[in-house]
Amino acid sequence: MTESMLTVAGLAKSYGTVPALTGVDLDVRRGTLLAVLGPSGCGKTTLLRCVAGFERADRGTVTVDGRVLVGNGVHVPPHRRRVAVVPQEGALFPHLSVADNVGYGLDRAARRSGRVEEVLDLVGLAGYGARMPHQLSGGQQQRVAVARALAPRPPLVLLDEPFSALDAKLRAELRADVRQALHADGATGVLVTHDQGEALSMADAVAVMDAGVIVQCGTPAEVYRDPADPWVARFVGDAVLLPATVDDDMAVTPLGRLPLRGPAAGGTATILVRPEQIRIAPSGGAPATVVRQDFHGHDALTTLRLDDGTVLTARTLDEGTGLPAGAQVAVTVQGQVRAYAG
Ligand SMILES: Nc1ncnc2c1ncn2[C@@H]1O[C@H](COP(=O)(O)OP(=O)(O)OP(=O)(O)O)[C@@H](O)[C@H]1O
Repeated sequence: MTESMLTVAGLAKSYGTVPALTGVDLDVRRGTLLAVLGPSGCGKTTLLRCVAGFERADRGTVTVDGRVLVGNGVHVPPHRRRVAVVPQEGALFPHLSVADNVGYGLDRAARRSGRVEEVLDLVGLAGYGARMPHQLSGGQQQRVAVARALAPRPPLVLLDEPFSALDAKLRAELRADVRQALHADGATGVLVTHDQGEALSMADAVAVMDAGVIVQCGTPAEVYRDPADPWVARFVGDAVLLPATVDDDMAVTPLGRLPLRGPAAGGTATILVRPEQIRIAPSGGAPATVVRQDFHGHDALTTLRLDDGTVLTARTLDEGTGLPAGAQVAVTVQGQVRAYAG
């Protein structure tokens, strides 16, 4: 048994003259959830559809659980792939009960084995089997769709922006519950999303995609703390990018000399600081003026202007909130920063 459940190599797909995938490589380990994160139009859905078999790739290979599904003249049709898909919404059969929806892909023996109840329990819907889909909320319907995907124990579950139709609070709740359900069932999944929070909070690994290729793949912490380039840095979170000069293992910046994370070539560079690394104090740092403060309840974002005109944003919890525009403060940076050449 290999460690990889899904391997995608050199996958390319164009629609006429529009290249959607230009050489995608991916590896998803057994029992883990990988999020494919990218902006609208980068090719996420096309990638998912090629893995599911709804779309024919122009070249490249797709292997699931050691079985070649695409490549070398092979194109296994979708219904023979044993790859389950949880779509955005509207996936349930409206005339079937919850239990019948979940048991749809199971043979009689599996249905009798209690698997339907088991997966309903996993997604937090124990006892809902007799309900009809129209008697469920949108969030509950998506839970049923996940249960139905898990029921036949497929080698791979594909989730296509499964929470995009739900409101923010429900979405957060579902993310946590679905993540737990997949883990508890030992499932291997690929989640397609354009939502950074969703990818970072749910997945074991995040593949950041842009213009038809994977630009970085790593743990959520790696892609957030150590993004491959400034574009990834900005895409996966709020980023303060500052000009700097690299001198040994330090960056000389408008905020003073800052320790670098990892090796960097000497000379001019751009450094990445996350807003939560920036501390505001009455004195004892680079002098700055408060431009404005946006209060978000759990934290506040403070826009600051340094004396040299550089504008940056600090994320503060309690301390540092309630600062009026024009206030004179001092700014320091906590921890290491990442440098990019040029
Ligand atoms: N059936 C199609 N015919 C022609 N072009 C298409 C087709 N489907 C997708 N495309 C194009 O391929 C590229 C990738 O599209 P895709 O839907 O895979 O991106 P996406 O990352 O899933 O975007 P979104 O997040 O908006 O759904 C885009 O430029 C898109 O316009």
